[in-house]
Amino acid sequence: MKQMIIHGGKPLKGDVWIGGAKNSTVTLIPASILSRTPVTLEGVPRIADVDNLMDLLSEMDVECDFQDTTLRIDPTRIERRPLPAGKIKSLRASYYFMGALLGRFGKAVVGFPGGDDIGPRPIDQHIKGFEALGAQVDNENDQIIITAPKEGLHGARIHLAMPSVGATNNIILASVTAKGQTIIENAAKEPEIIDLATFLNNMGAVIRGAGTETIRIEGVDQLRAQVPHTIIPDRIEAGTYISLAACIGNGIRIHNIIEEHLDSYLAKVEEMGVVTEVDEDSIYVYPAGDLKMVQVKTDPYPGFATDLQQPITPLLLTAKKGEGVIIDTIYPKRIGHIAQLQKMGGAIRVENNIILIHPTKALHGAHVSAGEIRAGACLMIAGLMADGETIISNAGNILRGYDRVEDKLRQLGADVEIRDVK
Ligand SMILES: CC(=O)N[C@H]1[C@@H](OP(=O)(O)OP(=O)(O)OC[C@H]2O[C@@H](n3ccc(=O)[nH]c3=O)[C@H](O)[C@@H]2O)O[C@H](CO)[C@@H](O)[C@@H]1O
Ligand SMILES: C=C(OP(=O)(O)O)C(=O)O
Repeated sequence: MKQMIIHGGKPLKGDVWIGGAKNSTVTLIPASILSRTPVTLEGVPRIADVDNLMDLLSEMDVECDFQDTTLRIDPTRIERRPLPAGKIKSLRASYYFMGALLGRFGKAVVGFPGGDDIGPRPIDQHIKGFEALGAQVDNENDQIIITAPKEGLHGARIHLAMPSVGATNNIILASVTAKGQTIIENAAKEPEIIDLATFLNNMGAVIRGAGTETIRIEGVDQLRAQVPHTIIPDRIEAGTYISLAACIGNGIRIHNIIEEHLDSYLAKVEEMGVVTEVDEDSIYVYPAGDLKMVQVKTDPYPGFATDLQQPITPLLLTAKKGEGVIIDTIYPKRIGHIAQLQKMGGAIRVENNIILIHPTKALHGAHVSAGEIRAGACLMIAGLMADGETIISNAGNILRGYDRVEDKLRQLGADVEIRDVK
């Protein structure tokens, strides 16, 4: 198990560079097996999810070479093998092997995915999509077995019950090589979906409308990667550092951002009174003055991201008066961090899945646990603000999605260390 040890209360200052988006990367790696030629991904973050996906690829004889931030994936000698358990359980995005294997081989045998403990995460819309394309989906011994008909998958019109990121991407992966046209209605509009479409279109796919609620895919015979693909910056990592900078920063510039991807987040941070200055691809966060409480409601993109509700929570604790409210409409049970913040002296509680926040003069160090990635990010910021020592157990959850986090925090002046413990 990993622990993050923080000696807090030190003002942080300087520059930080955001890595490639976790939620793009974890889609693009499984998507790479659709290519008949080697794939090059650039701007790949150093995160545990990438290591686990590379292990899954190696189980299918797909070679990977990861140097600096460039990941080369050679799927030319791929063998279709079942992916029943093990690493599949270590991350959510392993479900993208369902769509990618189905698209490449017409058959996928994949264990139920793991991922964060943030309440129920059904995959009924993914399965509905595969079935609409003509596949048979069976569920045996905690595995999903998806089989295309003999004549291959066919295009279909699929209306999603909710704009699911995973279902939208999985249907794209399965349908790019299906016969005919697929239309996804009520599709998710996240920037990471546009990134997947760009990646696949550059390999010869025909996908239009990514980033809107209707995506049209014309099936093609084969995909062949020709050019390297640079992954978009991680808007959730950026939002986390913006919150950290406003909580405890003495002037921090955050590089490699796309401002438009942060619109609803920046609007909320600015509503609180945080002063920022945005350049072409960076944002400077001034030391914060007196901040106002706000209400936050998470929504699908372009709304306020559920993955940023925990990272913004410590900032609300710094407001001088009033009551802050956070409602997570995507994952109402994403509240595991509250009890941990209470241990650190946070004036925060939950009533009927609504998070209520009151001004907190000071946090103090404590032994807390990161139940999931963004809870970990929230506790990391709280630990940097707190007086004394904070020990965050299960810090491996932070490393799932925060690129070289120990180095980045140290470069800003933080006293932080990640240790392996028994
Ligand atoms: C790897 C990745 O990209 N993960 C992101 C992705 O997760 P993920 O793709 O799993 O999330 P979805 O967009 O699918 O989920 C959105 C909502 O739809 C529900 N739902 C989803 C699918 C389905 O078949 N049935 C169903 O009921 C979910 O329970 C949830 O309430 O989007 C989430 C919501 O922005 C983010 O928190 C995750 O960081
Ligand atoms: C919930 C998240 O990730 P995943 O879907 O990979 O579990 C997240 O990144 O906040």
